[in-house]
Order: sequence, then C-alpha cells, then structure tokens
Amino acid sequence: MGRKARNKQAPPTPLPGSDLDKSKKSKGKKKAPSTANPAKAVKATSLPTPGKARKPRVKAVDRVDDDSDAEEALQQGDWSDEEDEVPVKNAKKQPKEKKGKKAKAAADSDDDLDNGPAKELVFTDSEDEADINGGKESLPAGLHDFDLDEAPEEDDDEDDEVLGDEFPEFDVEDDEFMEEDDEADSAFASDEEDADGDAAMAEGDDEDDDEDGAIQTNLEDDLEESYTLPAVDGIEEEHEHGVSLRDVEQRMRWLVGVCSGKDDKTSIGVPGKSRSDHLVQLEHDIATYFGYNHFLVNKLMRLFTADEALAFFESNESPRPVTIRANTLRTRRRDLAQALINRGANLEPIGKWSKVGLQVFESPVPIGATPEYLAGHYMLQAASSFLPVIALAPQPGERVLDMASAPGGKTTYISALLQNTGVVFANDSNKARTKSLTANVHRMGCKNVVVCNYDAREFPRVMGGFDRVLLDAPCSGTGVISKDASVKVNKSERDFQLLAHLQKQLILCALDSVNANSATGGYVVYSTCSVTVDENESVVDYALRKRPHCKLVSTGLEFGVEGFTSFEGKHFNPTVNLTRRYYPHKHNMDGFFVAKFKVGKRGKKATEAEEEEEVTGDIVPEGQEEPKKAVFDAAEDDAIIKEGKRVHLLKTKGIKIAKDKSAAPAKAAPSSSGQIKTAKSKKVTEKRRQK
Ligand SMILES: C[S@@+](CC[C@H](N)C(=O)[O-])C[C@H]1O[C@@H](n2cnc3c(N)ncnc32)[C@H](O)[C@@H]1O
Repeated sequence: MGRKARNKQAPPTPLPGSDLDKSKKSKGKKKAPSTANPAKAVKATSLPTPGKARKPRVKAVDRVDDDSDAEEALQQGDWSDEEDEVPVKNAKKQPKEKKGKKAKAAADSDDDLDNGPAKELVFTDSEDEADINGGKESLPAGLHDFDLDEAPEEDDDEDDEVLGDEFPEFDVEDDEFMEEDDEADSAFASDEEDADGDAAMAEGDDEDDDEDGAIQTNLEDDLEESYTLPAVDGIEEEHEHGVSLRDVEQRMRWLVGVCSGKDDKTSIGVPGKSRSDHLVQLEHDIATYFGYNHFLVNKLMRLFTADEALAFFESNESPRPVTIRANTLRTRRRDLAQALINRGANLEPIGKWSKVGLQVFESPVPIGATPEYLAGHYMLQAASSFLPVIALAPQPGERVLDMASAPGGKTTYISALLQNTGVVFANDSNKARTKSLTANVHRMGCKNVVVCNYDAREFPRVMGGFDRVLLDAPCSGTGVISKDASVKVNKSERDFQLLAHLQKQLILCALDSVNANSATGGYVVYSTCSVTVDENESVVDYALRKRPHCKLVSTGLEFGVEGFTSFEGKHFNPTVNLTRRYYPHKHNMDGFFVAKFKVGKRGKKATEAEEEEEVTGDIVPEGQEEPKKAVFDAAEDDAIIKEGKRVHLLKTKGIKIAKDKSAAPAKAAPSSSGQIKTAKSKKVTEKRRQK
C-alpha cells in the first residue's frame, strides 16, 4: 500500500485499530527521509495534506461552502426513501469502500470542487471585550463563501407539481473501480520512488535503508524497547538532530497502542514512564505529524480515546465526499440525477436519511457550473449541513428565523421545506456575505425569504415571535479542518473563550425570539461545525440554566453520537444527551453538533429570573407572547475571558498582569504545548498595560 493510501477516507465506521494494522503491513515497503527540518520532511514524505490525496474527479467552478441544508421528507418524521422509478444506466454504483476514493477532491486546488465553499475562518483576535459585545465584524467570519453570479429567474411553473423524491437504480460496475485502484497503486508506487529519491538526498540515507529491516523487527517484537519519549525527557535532542516524519509516525502509532491499552504486547510502553507521559508524547507527535499547534491537539484529544483521536486527525487529512442537495422548488432528485448522469456524472443518493441529497463521485464537468446548478436545481452542500434543517423540520406556512444564514445553504433548504410558503428571515451580520446569500436565494427560486443584516444579538428586539429559529452559530470550525487547514494553527484558548461567549449570547436571543404559543412550532435548533465541548454542550447547558422554560428535545436525527452529559469534571443537564455529535472519522461527514430546544411558556420561575429584562416595544402578532429583550448574563464568562486575556498578553507580548483573584482559574495549560513563554520584560509601561 502506498503512503497516500493512508489518507483514504474511511467508510462511515470507526477507524480505530485499522490504521495500525495497515501501517505495520506497509512499513517494510516505505522509505522515508531523515531530515532535521520537519517542514521539509513533510514535503519529502508526502505528509497527508487535505486535498493532496487524489486528483479530484469532481470539479466545480465556485468554491462553495459545505454548510448546507439537507432535504428530508416534507412531512416531519417521514424518513422513508421512496422506490426509484426510473432506472438510470449511466450511474455506476460503487462499493462502499471505494466511494471515498472516487469522491476524493483536492481541497486546496483552485479548480477542484470543494465539498463546500472555502471556509473563511477569520477570527479577529481582538483583545478587547468590547469587540465581542459590540463589534459587529470582529467575529469569526464563519463558513462557506459562495461566489455566485446572480441566478436566472425561476421557472414560472415551479410550484405546479408536487415533487417526489424517487431515485433510479444504478448499475454496479466494480471492475472499473478495480482498474482505478491499480492506477492509484502505481501512482502511490511512484510517490514512493520520489520519497526514496528525496531520502537519498538526506544525510544518512544508506543507513536508513539498511535499517528498514530493523524497524520492521522493532514494530513487531519489542516496540516498547525501541522508543523514547523525547517530549517528556528533553525535546531538544530531537530538535538538534532532526527527526524523520516516518519515525514520528511509527512512534505515534505505537503510542496509540500503548495509551489505548488494547494490545498486551504494545501496552507496556517505555519502562518507568506513566501513561500520561506516553500521552504527552502522543500529543506531541500528532502535532508534529499532522501540523497542528499543540494547544489544539491537546484540546481535541480530550474528546477521544487515543485510537479514536488518531482516526479523527487522520480523517481531517482527506476531503469529505462531494454532496449536493436537490432543490425541490425547482426539480425532483431523480430528474436532477438523470440530468447530471447525462452529463457524465457518477452519483448516487446520499443515504436513506435524506430524500434530496446526492453524493457525486465524479463528474467530467465542474459540478458548480452546470446549467442545472446555474438554474438552481441544486445546492452544493455538505451532508452535515443538512442535519440542522432536518432537525428544525419547518412546516409550511411558518415564520422562521435563520439567525446566521450566509451564504444560505440552510436558508434555501428551509425555504424548500416550507414549499415557498410562510416566510424565512435570513439574517447575517456580515453584509458582504449577504450578497452571496441573496444570490443563492434568487438562484434557488426562494420566494419566501427576506434577507436582513443585523447582529443576531439584536433579535428579538428587531423582530420576534417566530415559529422556529435556526442558530447555525459562528464557530471555530474544528469540524471542518479538512476544508480549512488553517484552523490547525490559528486557534488559541482565547478564541474559544470569545466564541463560546458569543454563542451563549446568541442562543439566548434565539430562544427569546420564539413564540412559545406557536400552534405548529416553538423550536430552536442550535448547530455548529465544531466538535469542542465549549462551543456545544457548554453553550446548550448554559441556555438551559438561563432559560428554565426551555428544554431539549430529540433532534429526530437518525444517527449521530450523543452529546456529552459530563466532561472533565463538569456535569451538564442530563438531557444534553439528546444533542447529537457528528465526526468525520465516524460518519464520513464534517464534524458537527446539533441541539433542538422546545420553548415553553414562561413560568413564574422564568419570569422572576428575567423580570429585570427590558420589554421591547415591538408590535407583537395577536396571541403571541411579547418578546423579551435578551439580557446576557456575562458574569460567568467575564472571569474566564479576563483570565484568558491575561494569559494571552503574557504569551503573545510577554506582558505580565497580576492575576485577578476573583477571576475563574484558567484551565491548565497543555502539558506538552510549550505555549507559555517566559515574560520578556517585567517592566510594563502603563500604555502597554492598557493595550
Ligand atoms: C456557520 S456560518 C453560517 C452558515 C449558514 N448557516 C449556511 O448554512 O450557509 C456563520 C455565519 O454567522 C455569521 N455571524 C457571525 N456573527 C454573527 C452575529 N453576531 N450575528 C449574525 N450573524 C453572525 C457569519 O457572518 C457567518 O456567515
């Protein structure tokens, strides 16, 4: 197996264990260079890089954001997938294992189709709390930029027909995939030759070659005797003498075995070292091998067991499948499939859980520039992005608020589920992004959408009394690292604190914008494309505490992992288990989180808790509760943010500020991060302090 095969997207089942096996089997064949420069080594050994794994088969003109909606049955709770009516011969159904390969696209290649629009994770690391409380554009720019031209006018007859969702049968032609594998293998083989060539340039290459056998022996027999833990014992040694990424990788996989304790042979580890010593080294090796900052590796590793963590990081190295959502305002999924198949595309339904999703394995034409795309017959949308809308389950005739909606993947899905009835207020605080939102709304033929441009924290003062609210919150993007590798290095503890703070503010506004007396609704869906607990369960738990009249309900989603009910000593409301998590290595889709709230009537307790809140003077439709102004109780986060700011100044500028005793204790710095630098100067001027 070639090196690149390691990056192969896993089928939607957990990977743990399999990589270790694969790795062992391929060890003897691979030759990696030794280099003192890890960056160089990355190149030389083709370190898995998103998008580099395979030449993409599917091309798109636009970089489309994956944040999208998914279609579900128009009826709430109807998950059945109707029988396909028209057999379509052109489509080649692929065995599951091979889908990942086929769909692989080079994420960082300009003319490749992205699973979604390039995520613009521009988080302003403002040092000022005012930014988060008042600055409109100091927030993370969010995901998915669509860069679309104005779409053609919608068809006149679009709402004449009740659109079905049948899908044609496909022929299975495995042989073709076998051929493809062969091709791939030879490509891998030549990569290996390259690697050998590179290795030959490196010092001590001959020795490396000679030692291959020894390495093999080490892996199989006495691994624990072969490895040291330089991150624990003195990292300088590796820095001085250089380290080959292959060595790092081998140690990393071995450490996973040690830390998981699943294999008697490898579980022993380095004599005299504790499990946490091994974990420190593992964290360090993952950061080196996959190119993350230590802080983020530490943060993400806490979510998983060691073997699952490795699977997660590996899955971030390959793009997710290319998926599209048929726009039922314009077409039927089977008609769309037929049209794309006629253009030579190879696709199939996304899964039984969606009646409108299609997975595109390959296409000779750019999938973001077909006539069908331009005519609004589909949206390029990541599978995960379907989920919040499915959970929201808007009903025809309802008033829906999409609080952070650009570029409109979910908005246009909501509009379709409403069958162009009712109204969707599609809001986004970023004016520039509302342009692509508007373009998509036009292209998709959504007549029931009103685009607005407020900071969502102004709701419900601007408008309230909605039947349903979607808050697809701005987030760190730790679930979409395969699309935006910059997340690996550009996030700090402070970013997570500021984001969580904003998300808590936004979720209260979302809950307060709902009409508890809605005859058909009264729901809020909160989602992020992040996997961190700070941005997900903590936010939901906070909302439950601050709004006791609201409760979590089932998302209605068929799959997904339960949200954490406790995490690192923190205990959340037990109903947080109703939330759902999605992971790239488990579900073969972007990391995602979905929670659904039912907003009840304010009881005495809730009213007392909010009685000091200012009542807005908005006109409220008859029979609806007057919306409250959402007052954010910032005390909880203030202490954390203050402390975060103190640590941030110390780390980035060397400025020492006395710890505020009233502030919450900062989280322990990651043990292996080496992030905290010593203060450069103890003398701090008043000016700098203010800064
Ligand atoms: C995850 S993206 C939304 C993606 C969108 N729901 C979709 O499906 O296409 C988050 C969005 O939140 C917006 N945003 C950030 N802060 C906001 C705020 N305070 N109020 C409203 N929108 C905000 C960003 O501009 C960004 O477009």
